Amino acid sequence: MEKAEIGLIGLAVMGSNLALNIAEKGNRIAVFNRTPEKTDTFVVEAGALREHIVPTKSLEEFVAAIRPPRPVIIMVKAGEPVDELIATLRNHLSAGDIIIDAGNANFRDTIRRFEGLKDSGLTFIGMGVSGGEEGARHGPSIMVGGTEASYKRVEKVLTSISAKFKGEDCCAWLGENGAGHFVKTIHNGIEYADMQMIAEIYGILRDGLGLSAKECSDIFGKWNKSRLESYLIEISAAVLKASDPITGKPMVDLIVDRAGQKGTGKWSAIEAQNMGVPATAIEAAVAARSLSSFKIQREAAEKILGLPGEGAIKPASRDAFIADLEMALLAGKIGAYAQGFAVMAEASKEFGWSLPMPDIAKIWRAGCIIRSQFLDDITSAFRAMPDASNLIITPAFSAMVKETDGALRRVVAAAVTAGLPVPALASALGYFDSYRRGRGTANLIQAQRDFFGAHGFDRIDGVDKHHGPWGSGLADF
Ligand SMILES: NC(=O)C1=CN([C@@H]2O[C@H](COP(=O)(O)OP(=O)(O)OC[C@H]3O[C@@H](n4cnc5c(N)ncnc54)[C@H](OP(=O)(O)O)[C@@H]3O)[C@@H](O)[C@H]2O)C=CC1
Ligand SMILES: O=C(CO)[C@H](O)[C@H](O)COP(=O)(O)O
Repeated sequence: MEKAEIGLIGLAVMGSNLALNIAEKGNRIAVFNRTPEKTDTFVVEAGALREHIVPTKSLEEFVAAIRPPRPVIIMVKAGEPVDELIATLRNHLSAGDIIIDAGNANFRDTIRRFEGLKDSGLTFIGMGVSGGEEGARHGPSIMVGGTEASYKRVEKVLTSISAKFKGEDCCAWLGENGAGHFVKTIHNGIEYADMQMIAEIYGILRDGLGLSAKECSDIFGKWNKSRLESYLIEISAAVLKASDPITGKPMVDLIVDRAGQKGTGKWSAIEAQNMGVPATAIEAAVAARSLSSFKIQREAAEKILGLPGEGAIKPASRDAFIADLEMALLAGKIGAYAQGFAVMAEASKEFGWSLPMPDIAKIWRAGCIIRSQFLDDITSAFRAMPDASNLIITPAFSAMVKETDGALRRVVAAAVTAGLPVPALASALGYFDSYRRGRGTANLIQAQRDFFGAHGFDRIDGVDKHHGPWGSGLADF
């Protein structure tokens, strides 16, 4: 039988769709899944693409079905299953073969796996894939980390299956070892912030203005034709419009307000904190998901404390306020993306990756969950000012901040007065306000630290005296 050009292990949502995408582009692919019945189902559902697929029922059969040197994509549950699979594959693969982990791995695990395989003759690629089920099937955004030489060997097949934006591939090699998975992690961190801010605006529309799900859907649908045009706004409009087939009620009104999370948002926040780079909108979004899971505590607290603030928002002009909401969401989005890119810039230095910022924005323009027209603007902004210390000081984005931050301020103020939680939007505003203020208030923190711990401080006049005249200090109080 003719050998396959590539292999894929893990035929759940992502793996099966990626395998069909690979097959559809004319590549012969061998597939394997731990539970063999799923392989049978997959082959039946593959329809006409079956002729490009080689189903296998053991790892021996799988490896033998691929032409050496073998590229093997693993798309299984992230974490221990990946380590177990690599350990088993080592016994079956030969020198020159490439293991490509395409799941949502923690980039620190990817670096460890990359190092662990260094002397084995095998090559390891950590590859971030975004776009969910539909993206995997018809064109995901692909973020590759590993040696550039190993990428060259799989570039053709990866670019053939990736999404396209105005004819350009949404697939790129981003750097050594964990670079691809790091960038995918930050993609997801931004995704969390984007989703949280949309949910906060939905909360203002629903609870502040008393709009129905259908009315909210119409507003998001309209915004999807403006500068907010994006996949996440589009699906928000779609889900707000859908009715439950059982009750006929808006589907969204019947869903428990408890958000799941698998780890990538949290890892983004942890890595940002580790490097001392503020990613407040991402952190707020992760915390908001965690708080959402305290459903029982929240219901009990509402009974004890009651709902805060004025409840309803009664703007002088409803249309003007909704226009403010649109601009506030754009401003918040700028804050979240600026933070995500700042985290990647610092990680690039810390891990020696040389992450290409314009290229990252470029491969996120289509295929992935945060895809949007907005990312094309980011690509242009970084191309025009490659050494920008922050997205918001580039000419295009500083103009956008000045244009939109007034609306963000009015919206946050209205939400706070009404007692509606807007942690991510408020954190983006706080970020802008802190980042643009040359003289902040950390002088007092430095004085406090020196008072209680003799930590010292720098003086603005450069005088060489680095401790305050605190003495015994508290006598007069
Ligand atoms: N779902 C999504 O939208 C996205 C997911 N991802 C990432 O892609 C990867 C795959 O995701 P998804 O398709 O949702 O599937 P899951 O994360 O639900 O993983 C299920 C797959 O992993 C296999 N598996 C689990 N444990 C083992 C093991 N110990 N050894 C071998 N195989 C094992 C399962 O095999 P079996 O059938 O035998 O149980 C099945 O094929 C994950 O890392 C995920 O985070 C990335 C982007 C988007
Ligand atoms: O990677 C993805 C999208 O880009 C996956 O859908 C991931 O599961 C999203 O993260 P979470 O489940 O934590 O919301």
